[in-house]
Amino acid sequence: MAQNAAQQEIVVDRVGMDYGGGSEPAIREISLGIRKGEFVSLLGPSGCGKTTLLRMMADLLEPTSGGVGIAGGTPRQARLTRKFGIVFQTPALYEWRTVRGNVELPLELAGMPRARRRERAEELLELVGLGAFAGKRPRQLSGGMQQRVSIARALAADPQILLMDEPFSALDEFTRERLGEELLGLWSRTGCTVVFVTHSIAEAAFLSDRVFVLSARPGRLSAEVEVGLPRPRVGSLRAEPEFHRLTSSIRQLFEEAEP
Ligand SMILES: Nc1ncnc2c1ncn2[C@@H]1O[C@H](COP(=O)(O)OP(=O)(O)OP(=O)(O)O)[C@@H](O)[C@H]1O
Repeated sequence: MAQNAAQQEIVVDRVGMDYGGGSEPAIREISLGIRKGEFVSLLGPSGCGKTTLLRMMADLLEPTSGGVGIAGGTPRQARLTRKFGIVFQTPALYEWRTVRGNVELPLELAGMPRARRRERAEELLELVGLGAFAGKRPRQLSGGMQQRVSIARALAADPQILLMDEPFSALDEFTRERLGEELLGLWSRTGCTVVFVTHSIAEAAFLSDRVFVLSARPGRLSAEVEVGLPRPRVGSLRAEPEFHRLTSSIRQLFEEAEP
């Protein structure tokens, strides 16, 4: 790999994943490195292995070949030491707990005393703009608000890495764009490394420092795009010619990668 391994927060080294059953492997020989504090997207069409790759980083799945290093250790070590938080496509909140109780849960499991975890949960809910909803039940919130709760929960243990699997794909476009902008604010305040899975070219371009473009069947890394757009990024950027140039060039990469 070109960059010094010591600067890398996440290293994916010749990773392959074969789920068996005689079909093509889901992923073949993917290698990539993600720097500390970077915001990267894994972008590709449905079925190209984005979730598979993210699950390997999160210690939810073992590659059948190659290896993944995260925060200087294995995914297992990173999980046990709470180096990363994870946000899924659907919020997966517990209905029997209040919004605050959901955010507190990982802190409770980590043994944090009640008063401190309550204070931390409220601070996080303020950070995602939901301070006034702490005592509500998840179902009393809109889909976008619920996803903000799951982001607050993922940030509860102050992870240095945030793994996000299509976190906004179930939301309407307007909410999705607004949450993207909020996420950038959170990212710049926390300084964490973000790995964001999406199949939206515009979303990947708007949010990321770098976009890893994956192609389908079997999933391979087909391109790596450095996003040079200035930060902070605000909604009006989406109307700028430079943004359109970037999304068109990413789209072209997909067309070139078509078998
Ligand atoms: N548990 C499993 N058993 C067998 N095959 C699987 C399993 N999980 C995923 N696959 C297959 O592996 C490939 C990659 O799946 P994956 O979910 O990682 O893709 P993805 O890019 O995240 O797709 P999407 O955008 O639709 O979520 C697909 O062909 C999928 O059918």
